[in-house]
Amino acid sequence: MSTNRQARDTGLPMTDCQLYLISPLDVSGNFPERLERALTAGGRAATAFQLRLKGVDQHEAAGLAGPLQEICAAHETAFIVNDDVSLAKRIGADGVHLGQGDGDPKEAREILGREAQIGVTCHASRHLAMEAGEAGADYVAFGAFYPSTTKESEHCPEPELLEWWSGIFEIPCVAIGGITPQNCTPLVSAGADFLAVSGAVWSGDEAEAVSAFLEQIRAG
Ligand SMILES: Cc1ncc(COP(=O)(O)OP(=O)(O)O)c(N)n1
Ligand SMILES: Cc1nc(C(=O)O)sc1CCOP(=O)(O)O
Ligand SMILES: [Mg+2]
Repeated sequence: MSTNRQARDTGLPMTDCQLYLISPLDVSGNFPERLERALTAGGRAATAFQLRLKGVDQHEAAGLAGPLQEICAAHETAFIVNDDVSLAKRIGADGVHLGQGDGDPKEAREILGREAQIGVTCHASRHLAMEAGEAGADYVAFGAFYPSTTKESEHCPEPELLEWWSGIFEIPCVAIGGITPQNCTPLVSAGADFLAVSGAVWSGDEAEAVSAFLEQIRAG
């Protein structure tokens, strides 16, 4: 999940914001085919995919992860596990995403190793983001920028937070929460390195949605 922060340093327009797809809670049935469609839409694969399951035991989660992990590998998409460092280790995921109550990024690093991508939820907080950076996070996630039907949030950052973060720090920032092709442009312009998206992709035709996001990102 690297970015071209270099471009920002050279003063070139920052146009390479990337898509980070967050799974729905149910990834059974035809979800693997849907993921394949999403990752092949629009001429450019999403850079990262997060398996976000809740209340599923680890054995079952590992079984559900297998085919999705293969699809991500075939499309050079990082496979990130939400919440669960031990599941990430067990299945050899590319990384883990940790919320504020999901564990210590430093411990995750010890368990998963140097190459793992470790992301941390930072809500609308500069302080949490700086803490996450000091703890070795590979990205910090701010949200929810817009009302989300996937997850309730009491935090509501403004796009300026992305501008502030990316003006000072090299660690990539992720924008999340209610993001759609119609409302993403201010986040791209503010310097989001990744748009993390769930509902806007999986609630309809995933390929059309991904293509629409990529069009907006390129235009922004
Ligand atoms: C990229 C990204 N950002 C934020 C979250 C939210 O994590 P968390 O606050 O732990 O909430 P849950 O997703 O676990 O319900 C995320 N998953 N991914
Ligand atoms: C998982 C998650 N975390 C958020 C945060 O604010 O930290 S918002 C969110 C939901 C993302 O899904 P959608 O694109 O459907 O809103
Ligand atoms: Mg969590």
